[in-house]
Amino acid sequence: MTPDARLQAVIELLDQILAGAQSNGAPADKIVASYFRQRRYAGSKDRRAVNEIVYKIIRDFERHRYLLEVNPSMQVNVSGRSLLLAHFIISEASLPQFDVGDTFTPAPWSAEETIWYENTRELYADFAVPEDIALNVPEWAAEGMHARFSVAFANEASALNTKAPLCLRVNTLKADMEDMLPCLNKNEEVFVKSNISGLCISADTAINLEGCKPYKIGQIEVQDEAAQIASLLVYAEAGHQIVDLCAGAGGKTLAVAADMNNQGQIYCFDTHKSRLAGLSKRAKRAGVHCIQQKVIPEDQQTRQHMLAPYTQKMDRVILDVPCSGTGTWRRSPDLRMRFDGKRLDDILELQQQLLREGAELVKPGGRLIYMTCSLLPSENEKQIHRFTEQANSKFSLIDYRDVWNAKQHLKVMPQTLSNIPEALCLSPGTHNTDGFFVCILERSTEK
Ligand SMILES: C[S@@+](CC[C@H](N)C(=O)[O-])C[C@H]1O[C@@H](n2cnc3c(N)ncnc32)[C@H](O)[C@@H]1O
Repeated sequence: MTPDARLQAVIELLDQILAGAQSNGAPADKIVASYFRQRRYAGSKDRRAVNEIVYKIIRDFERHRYLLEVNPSMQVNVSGRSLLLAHFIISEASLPQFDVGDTFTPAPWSAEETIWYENTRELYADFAVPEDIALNVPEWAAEGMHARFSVAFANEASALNTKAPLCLRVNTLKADMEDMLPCLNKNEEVFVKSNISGLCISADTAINLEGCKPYKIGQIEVQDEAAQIASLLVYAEAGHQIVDLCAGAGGKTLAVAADMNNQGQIYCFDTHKSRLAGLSKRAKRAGVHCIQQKVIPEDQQTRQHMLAPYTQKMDRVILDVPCSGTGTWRRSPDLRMRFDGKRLDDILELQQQLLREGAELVKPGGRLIYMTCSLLPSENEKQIHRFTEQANSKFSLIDYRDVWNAKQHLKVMPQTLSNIPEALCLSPGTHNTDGFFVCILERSTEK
């Protein structure tokens, strides 16, 4: 690809990613993969060069968008071309002139675009970008992020703008850490053991997992370390009866199934059939055969009917609820563009509904494990306070530190960032995991 053709690819990809974000369509990584699958002529250097600019812009989207709005006399719409213009200003690059003779070249910059670039570049040189925007924290998340991190806000927000490591979980149904590490490091010392979860192996660079034998035969799973820790904190035991009410493609289910050595039963529910289909495929590869799955609709009456057989019978209920995903911005930087802050209120209501629903299924002495990959107090601590107030002391908090000390595979204990000392809150800046919140609630044995 010529340099101009690469820039045309950047423009097209940004337009597709913006459209995907607005229509709740495919996420950025899927769009990029599909784009290059259809353009086999693009070599690995081309892909790398294009991706570098695309992800630079997405990871710094708030600043780019701000720039497009900051010039009051010349506001421009957010598009692939306008974002690229903003990128040239931010990176202090001059405006490239395209070779008009080439089919894959972007259309020449219009007079308006050129004037906007010149004018805004001068303006940009003289002003300070507000901190939240410079750190790429969207307006809807800013208050919650400041509340979470206080004086550490800038450090933590910066950490959310970095690239996450590749994290693998050793599937104890098929392998153990001692064999797996040398096997993965056969050709090169790429992987290291974590000192938090004893099942986590990580690498700073991505590898092609489709060509990796331990992955193909289910000895390892891709899973962030925070999610691995949350699964271990479920404290599942062989023989347990468990409901995973928002099982999705089964990240937690598979980890918990391995922890209970395939003995017992996990009943997996989700509103999305396609996500549960992903779980079936993964369970087969991982050698997990203690699960049953059912699509559950959103309407209350059908839900009540479907969940009735489990009422107060479950040893554990896992609530990995839908959330804003603010803790996963390292892995999915486009989530900031995709999540519309206006949805937050609906999500908060849904989380509370799932808490009430899940609680009904827990047997006396059993546990409800509430978790999110969000860092916002409104989705975490506030939900727990609201739930426990309504639960009339039927549920009490179990300290994650007590579970940690009793649990095999959990090593150096992390300090929580939560102001509920019994709940665990992890972040990329402090723990180098995804941002994650886990709270364990136990049903009283008294009637
Ligand atoms: C955070 S994801 C779960 C991830 C999954 N547990 C894992 O570890 O891979 C939340 C899931 O909740 C599902 N969901 C949304 N609303 C739901 C509802 N009312 N009942 C059950 N599942 C729901 C979504 O489809 C999504 O798969």
